[in-house]
Amino acid sequence: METNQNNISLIVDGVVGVGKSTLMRILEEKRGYKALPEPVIDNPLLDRFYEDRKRYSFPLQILFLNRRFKHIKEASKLNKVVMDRSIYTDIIFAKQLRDIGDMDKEEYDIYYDLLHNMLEHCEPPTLMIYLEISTDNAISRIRKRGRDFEQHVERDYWEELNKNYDDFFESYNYTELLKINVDGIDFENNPEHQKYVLNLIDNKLRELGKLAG
Ligand SMILES: Nc1ncnc2c1ncn2[C@@H]1O[C@H](COP(=O)(O)OP(=O)(O)O)[C@@H](O)[C@H]1O
Ligand SMILES: Nc1ncnc2c1ncn2[C@H]1C[C@H](O)[C@@H](COP(=O)(O)O)O1
Repeated sequence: METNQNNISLIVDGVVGVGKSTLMRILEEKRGYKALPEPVIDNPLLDRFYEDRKRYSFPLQILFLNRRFKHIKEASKLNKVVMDRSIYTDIIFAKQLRDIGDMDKEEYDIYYDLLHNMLEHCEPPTLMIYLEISTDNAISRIRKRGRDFEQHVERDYWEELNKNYDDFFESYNYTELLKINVDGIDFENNPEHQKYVLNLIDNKLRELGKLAG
């Protein structure tokens, strides 16, 4: 695979509603990163998945996996890039869907093998930024954003997803990791809060020798 040794590639990750897309746009505007957004609007299965998780869990994982693989390949060729989620964390969803019985064990095993086969061909990004949040705050941001298909999802699903995200990042080691708790941090509207988050990211990149000064 063609790679670029001098690039900075960031992933912003975290539970649904935490503010990934918002932070990605801020990094694009304030720091000049090229944004690779998560495909939600043009996703032909997402609303059907929320209507019937048993039927659509497996095809949705395959669809996301394929798109994330494309993104990570594209990112490895760019100089300054930020991704909204990535190939590394879809497994949190897949495992949860298997555990609650929405995906068969056999389907999960196929997904798992395919994912690990693909991961062997991925250039690990510079830094994973994990945004942590309480489930209550995530749910209120999901409501505020107002995507129809997310409004009727049971609270337990978000609660479990948030817990599974936290557990996953306890032992995450694919790339360098920066955790930022964003409860009460309004980096969207409050300039001081925005500065605080951008400083944390800049400082981590300095520590990794990716930024001067
Ligand atoms: N730090 C923040 N504080 C308060 N609201 C926020 C913050 N970041 C994002 N939001 C709002 O929360 C909602 C979800 O944000 P979004 O960036 O779409 O989340 P994600 O991409 O993680 O699902 C949006 O309505 C957005 O305007
Ligand atoms: N791998 C996934 N499995 C199920 N659902 C997923 C997966 N990746 C994203 N999603 C859903 C969750 C949200 O409804 C949208 C977009 O996520 P967001 O955190 O708002 O960017 O897709």
